[in-house]
Amino acid sequence: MSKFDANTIITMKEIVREGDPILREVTKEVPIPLTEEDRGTLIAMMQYLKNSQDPATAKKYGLRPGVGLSANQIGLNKRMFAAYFTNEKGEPQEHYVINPKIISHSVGVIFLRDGEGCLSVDRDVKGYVPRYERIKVKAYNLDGEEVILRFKGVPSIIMQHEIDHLNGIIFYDRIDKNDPFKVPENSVMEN
Ligand SMILES: CNC(=O)c1cccc(C)c1Nc1nc(N2CCN(c3ccccc3Cl)CC2)nc(N2CSC[C@H]2C(=O)NC)n1
Ligand code: NI
Repeated sequence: MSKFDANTIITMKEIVREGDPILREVTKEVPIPLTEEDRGTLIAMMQYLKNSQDPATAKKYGLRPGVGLSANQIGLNKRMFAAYFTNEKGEPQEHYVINPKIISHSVGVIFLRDGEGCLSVDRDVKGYVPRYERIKVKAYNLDGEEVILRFKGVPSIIMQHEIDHLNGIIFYDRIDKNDPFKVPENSVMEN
C-alpha cells in the first residue's frame, strides 16, 4: 500500500511533531534502485517544499515554509529526504537525497544567526546550532545513481539538519545547554 504517491499533496496533518518516537529512530537504508512507491513519496515531499515556499499555495493549505523534509517527518522509517532552496548564486536547487553519508567535512563551523526552525517543532528554540561549514556527501539520486555532492554555507546547514533527522537528531540537541548563544571556536555566523 503506498501511503504517498507522486500526486499526494502533503499538508501539516502528515507532518509528525516532536514527541513522536519515530523522530528519534535511526532510519533504515532504502533499497536501490528505488521502488516506484519510494520515488512517488520523494516527489510528494519535494512538492511540499515547493508549495510551502509559494505564498498563495502555503496560505491555501496552511503550510509552514521549509527548505528540507525527511521521510521520518512524514512517519516513514526511510533514509531519504528532499531539499529545495536557492544556492548562493540564487539558483533554485532541487535535491532528492537517498542513503546519504557525510564522507568528509571542514574543520570550520558555521551557524545561522537566527537559529534553526523545523517543521516537526512547533515552537521557537533559540540558540546557535553549530554545523560544518563545508561537507562532502555520498548519496543516491532519484534514478538510483551514486552521487558525490559538495555543500558550503547555508546549503551545508540544510543538508546537515536533514541528515540529522535521518539519525534521530533534532536541531536543538546541538544547542549548547549552558550558553545557547556561545560562539563555537572555528566558527563563522551565516546571514
Ligand atoms: C533564513 N532564515 C533563517 O535562518 C531564520 C530566520 C528567522 C527564524 C529562524 C528560526 C530562522 N531559521 C530557519 N529558517 C528557515 N527558513 C526561513 C524561511 N524560509 C522561507 C519562508 C517563506 C518562503 C520561502 C522560504 Cl525559503 C523557509 C526556511 N529554515 C530553517 N531551517 C533550518 S535547516 C532546515 C530549515 C527548514 O526548512 N526549517 C523548516 N531555519
Ligand atoms: Ni527539521
